[in-house]
Amino acid sequence: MVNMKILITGGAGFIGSNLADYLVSKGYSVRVVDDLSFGSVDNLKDLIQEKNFEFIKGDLRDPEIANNSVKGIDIVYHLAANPEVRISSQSPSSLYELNVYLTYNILEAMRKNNVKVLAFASSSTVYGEAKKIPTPEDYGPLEPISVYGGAKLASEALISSYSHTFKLNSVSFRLANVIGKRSNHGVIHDFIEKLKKDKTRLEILGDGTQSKSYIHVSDVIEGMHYLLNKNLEKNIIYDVYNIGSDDQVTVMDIAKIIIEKMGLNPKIYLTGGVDGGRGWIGDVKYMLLSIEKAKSIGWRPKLNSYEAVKRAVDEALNS
Ligand SMILES: O=c1ccn([C@@H]2O[C@H](COP(=O)(O)OP(=O)(O)O[C@H]3O[C@H](CO)[C@H](O)[C@H](O)[C@H]3O)[C@@H](O)[C@H]2O)c(=O)[nH]1
Repeated sequence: MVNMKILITGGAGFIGSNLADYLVSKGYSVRVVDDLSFGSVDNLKDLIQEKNFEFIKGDLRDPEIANNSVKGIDIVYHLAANPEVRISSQSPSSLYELNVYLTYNILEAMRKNNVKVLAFASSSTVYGEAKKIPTPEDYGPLEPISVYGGAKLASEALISSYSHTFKLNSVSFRLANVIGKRSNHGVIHDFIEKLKKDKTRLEILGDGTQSKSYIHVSDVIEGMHYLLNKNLEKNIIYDVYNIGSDDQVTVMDIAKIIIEKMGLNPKIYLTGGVDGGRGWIGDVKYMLLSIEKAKSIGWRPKLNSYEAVKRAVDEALNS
């Protein structure tokens, strides 16, 4: 397996660059394609000299870039996307272009170049406000409440259909809130930046009770790699796994952890948010994924949500 050549779309981003480090350290040849709109070459600085590593700067909305990126590749990890749920009500077109159309371009390039294996970074947001908690992979009907979640679900549908039609082996990974080294967005990043600007106050969007499952990026990349390989051993055409942890933390808990680690004593302001205390339109207030399916195959996260948040806060403060 190690002589396989792997493409990571969005590989200069937060999850992608951590995955690139991991796969290169395991001896794989890795190619990254990224337009650097959300990612950064700085995230690849440990890899750029490696002979098994290659970086292409390019926008995958261009079919020619997609085509050149997949040439000679055995496995594609498709992570390139706009990661912001919160822009759903302002920029649906960006989410369509970057999170749906771009997936189509990758699938077309794979079909034309006979590339047969795809792992996709999908999201917990495909479930919308699930009535079953913890939410298993076979929960339905799927009713996303953000355009971001809708776009991820549309990509999953394209991947399933291409996999069956053109005989690919693919897996969609529905990720809980991923945090850790190199994350440049999301609640931890936002709170730390706000407190660096003004130590005396912290504004929390929403009512602070938003409760979600958080997972450290190191657990995510190990999980995706492990589960994809298990599925390949069984030649499964298309499959879906949740990747998360077994507990949840609230936004208020996260604020308290950050405040304590920064040694501050700010006044906390709750904006109240929108639509019953959400941070923004389409913010799912309560999310916990069932990870029993992945556990039954032999994967489980090393860190729970609390441990992951604490580690991610340390990493952000020391970066
Ligand atoms: O200043 C802030 C920023 C965030 N929040 C709250 O913190 C929670 C988490 O927000 P993030 O922006 O960290 O993350 P999201 O839940 O919106 O989305 C994240 O997790 C999803 C999967 O669960 C997707 O994969 C997505 O790409 C990823 O950013 C939300 O409830 C939000 O309301 C605040 O209260 N104040």
